[in-house]
Amino acid sequence: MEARGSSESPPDQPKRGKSKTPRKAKDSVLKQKSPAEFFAENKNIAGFDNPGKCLYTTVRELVENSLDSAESISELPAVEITIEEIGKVKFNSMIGLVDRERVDEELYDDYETAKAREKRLAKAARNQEIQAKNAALGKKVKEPTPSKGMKGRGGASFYRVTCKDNGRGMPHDDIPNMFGRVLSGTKYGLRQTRGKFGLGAKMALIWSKMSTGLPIDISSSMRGQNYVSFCRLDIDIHRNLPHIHIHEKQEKKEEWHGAEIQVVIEGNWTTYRVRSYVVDLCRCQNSSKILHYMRQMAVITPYAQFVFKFVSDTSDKSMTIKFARRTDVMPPVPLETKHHPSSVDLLLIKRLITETSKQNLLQFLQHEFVNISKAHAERLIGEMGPEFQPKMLIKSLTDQQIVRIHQLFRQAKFEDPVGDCLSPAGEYNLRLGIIKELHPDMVATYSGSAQVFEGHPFIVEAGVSFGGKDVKQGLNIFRFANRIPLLFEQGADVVTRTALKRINWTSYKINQMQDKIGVFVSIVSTKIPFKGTGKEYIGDDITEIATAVKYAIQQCCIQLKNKIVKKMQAREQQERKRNLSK
Ligand SMILES: Nc1ncnc2c1ncn2[C@@H]1O[C@H](COP(=O)(O)OP(=O)(O)OP(=O)(O)O)[C@@H](O)[C@H]1O
Repeated sequence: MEARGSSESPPDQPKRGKSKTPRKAKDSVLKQKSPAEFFAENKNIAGFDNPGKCLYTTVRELVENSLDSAESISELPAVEITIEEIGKVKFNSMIGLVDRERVDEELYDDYETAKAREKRLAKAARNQEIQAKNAALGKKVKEPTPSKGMKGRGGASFYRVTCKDNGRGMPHDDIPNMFGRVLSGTKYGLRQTRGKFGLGAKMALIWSKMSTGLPIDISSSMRGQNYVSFCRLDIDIHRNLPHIHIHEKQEKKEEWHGAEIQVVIEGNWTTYRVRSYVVDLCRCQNSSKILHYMRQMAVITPYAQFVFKFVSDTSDKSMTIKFARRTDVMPPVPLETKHHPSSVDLLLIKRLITETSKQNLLQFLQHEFVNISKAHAERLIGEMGPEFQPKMLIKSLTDQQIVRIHQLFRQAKFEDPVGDCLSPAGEYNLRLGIIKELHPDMVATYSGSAQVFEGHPFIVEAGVSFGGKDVKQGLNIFRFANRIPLLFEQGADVVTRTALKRINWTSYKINQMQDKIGVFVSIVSTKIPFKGTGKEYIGDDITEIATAVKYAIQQCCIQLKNKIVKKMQAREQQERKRNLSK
């Protein structure tokens, strides 16, 4: 039998005469990558997809860190965000690069021939004429989209993003690792925080390194410190280590605690622009994603004050928007909780054994997990088998014995964790937000009790509104997770899918297509099951969460239905009276 594909007769041997030396596959070489390198190469998975999104995600990460920080010390947050546009000439002078005039125009991406330019200008003139006619007739005027010739490649530019807060600040010695080492942070425990991965601020730095080569500046002061820590650093991508330029204690000139972070990145404000910066923000559908985010953040965080500044290269486009604090009542600080036995895996049990300060098995079970009392722990040890004793040293457990504990944890019944470690937005805040955002005719809110998925407690709160002057017809969905507004990947999110597919709106006298419906859903948990590190949406695959979202929306709909029916009855009665009096 012919040995097909053997070394003597390779199936795809090059044809004679075409190439004398057959291509040889290179031997694969084993390489390692640092986490910083990995995220630099795959920055899209952390929400840094393109310059516009990079600017948005940078602002988002810095704002969320500021809020986490202020809330952790029960301080009413006051956050100042400034985005300063830096033109190419200014940027070049900042880095000491002499600006050079173009010589060979044809080399450039935005080069257009005289004919193409003529055609573009003629088209623009035609459009302008149509717009003017439409405006005169009172019709909607569409904003012209800049053509390639006008804006060049994607309209990207440079921006200095500064975020200043009144939070906890950071210990002087920890700052380099907090900002210069990917996957390092203080929010890894089981606590409801906006941050989780120890990645966001470092991604902003990696992007600044990739796009401008400039370092990040961090100023910080903690309560009781009589100095300001200043650190300028970038990141050694290959070693995932901070590369410190300056790290010093400076004189504290004013009473302040908090942090101020400044980073210069490439971005794109124009694709994320406001239609007009004087428009009423509540009505602006086309507003910049960043402003949209800020507005929704103000909705879900009414106890915070935000000042947002955009400083344009051309001063006429500059703006300052203040999102004033609307209440002084802050939700309680979320508490750190212990692991639920049904949520731990083998690796985690081993880590807990290594880290525990407890001596024996009984103490370990009782103190390292929620919902295991002393009596319960004794019963569990009895169930593990004869070689397990309450007093046996925890560090002496063999690998097999740890597997036995894990198996029992997965099979045994445990009470659900309670939600007292969580800090939901609260029905009051949701209602406040809906009224501010949509000015509806009717609104109903609902706050569910704590539930559990994979051993993690979560709470779903919802608000559904009906009507409103400037609300578009159909479903207007607003999603929040651990009090972060979610603006991207709407279609795949559990809230959108539930509202679109699992709610029978007509049974609540609501017309899903024609009525103006606002749906607000806020989910808080010690672990939000985000899809991806960009924290952009919650998948639809966790039954417990999908069911709770559906139930919360339904509860609002039941309340609304009563109001709608009453309103309809009142209208019918009025009509009858009017007919009788005719
Ligand atoms: N404004 C700030 N005030 C105080 N500490 C901060 C501030 N910004 C960052 N930090 C500290 O730096 C750490 C790292 O921040 P980073 O944004 O990289 O990750 P994270 O917020 O922990 O998680 P995530 O990647 O999910 O956002 C934080 O855990 C926090 O301890």
